[in-house]
Amino acid sequence: MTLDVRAIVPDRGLDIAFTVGDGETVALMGPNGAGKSTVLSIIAGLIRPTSSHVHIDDRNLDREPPHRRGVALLSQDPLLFPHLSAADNVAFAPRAAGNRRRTARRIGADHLDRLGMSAYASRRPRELSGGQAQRVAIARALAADPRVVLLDEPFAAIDAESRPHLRHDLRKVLAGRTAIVVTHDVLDALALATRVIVLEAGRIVEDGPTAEVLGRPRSAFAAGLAGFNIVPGTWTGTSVATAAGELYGTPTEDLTPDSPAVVLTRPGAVSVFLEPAHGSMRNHLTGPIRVLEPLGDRVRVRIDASGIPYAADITPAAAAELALRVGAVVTLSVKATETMVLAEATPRASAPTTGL
Ligand SMILES: Nc1ncnc2c1ncn2[C@@H]1O[C@H](COP(=O)(O)OP(=O)(O)OP(=O)(O)O)[C@@H](O)[C@H]1O
Repeated sequence: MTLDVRAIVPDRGLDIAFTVGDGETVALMGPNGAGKSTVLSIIAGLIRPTSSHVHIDDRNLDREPPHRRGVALLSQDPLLFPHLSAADNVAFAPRAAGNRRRTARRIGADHLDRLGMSAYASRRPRELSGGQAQRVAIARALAADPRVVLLDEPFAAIDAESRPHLRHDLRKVLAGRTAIVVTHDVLDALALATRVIVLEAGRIVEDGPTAEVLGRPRSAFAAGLAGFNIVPGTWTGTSVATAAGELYGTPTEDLTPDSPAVVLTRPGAVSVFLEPAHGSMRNHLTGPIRVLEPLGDRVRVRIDASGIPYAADITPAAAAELALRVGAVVTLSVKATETMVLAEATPRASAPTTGL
């Protein structure tokens, strides 16, 4: 399903237009108050803007009530029915859609299973952890067989340990679905979305492939958000093959050889050397310094390593001692243990963006 959205809400300062291609997952990012939740509410039909145009394929949804839109909106609060078991919560959607009780239960059980929740089917929401309840809520949203899935910070209330696993499962169940996920987390965007739209003060300021927007941000928000070194490549089974050479790191989840992956490092973990550095269990990237910029009590050293931008944050004393200057060729080095490897949502051609 292709989702086409144009909306103007003057009292919220919102004026946007974008298209999400069939089967594409887009991450919607931006500072607090930028209008992300408002955009989801417009698509779900919870807000009627002054001027709007929400289409799924050729169907105009502007006059459709929320329950007839085929849009599932999932917020950070699972909002499960407290008196129903997990199984009944999930079976509710197919039952409401007119399926017989037995069919609805079968569809529900299948979705619970995909989210790894079969063992908890008979539990009430209060007997589930936050992460488990969110899994049930995702299963319930998908059991309605929505044409478009909207997720508003789905991991915000989930503890850090449960996140990678849930993210992994969410990527699986979103595969091939048309979806928008609002998130403040770079890892969520990289794992779930092939494309990022950045909203600032109600306007779209960036729209492009995830690794490009987060790795080479143009907007101040994306630059501040990212802060990470992000290098796209292919997981070989032991390392990631990138344009800047082979990079080693710790996979955050099971990765399939030959699948797209991204290598992430905090610039604070990266050291600068004047000579090509060697050493096992470290990643080395060599190239000319493009930018030297003060950043609080640090100096950010940005190099171009075979077309890949890479940065290190070092102390002003270290920068002075190395006599760094723009144009000088240096090697940035980081321990493999300080490097994360994440599966990347399979890149595909971005849908054309309308009305920009
Ligand atoms: N119920 C409301 N009535 C009127 N204005 C609202 C309402 N909710 C939000 N707004 C305003 O609309 C603008 C966009 O808010 P919105 O909640 O969509 O932003 P957001 O990007 O989702 O922010 P956050 O990251 O904080 O959730 C803000 O200026 C906000 O103050």
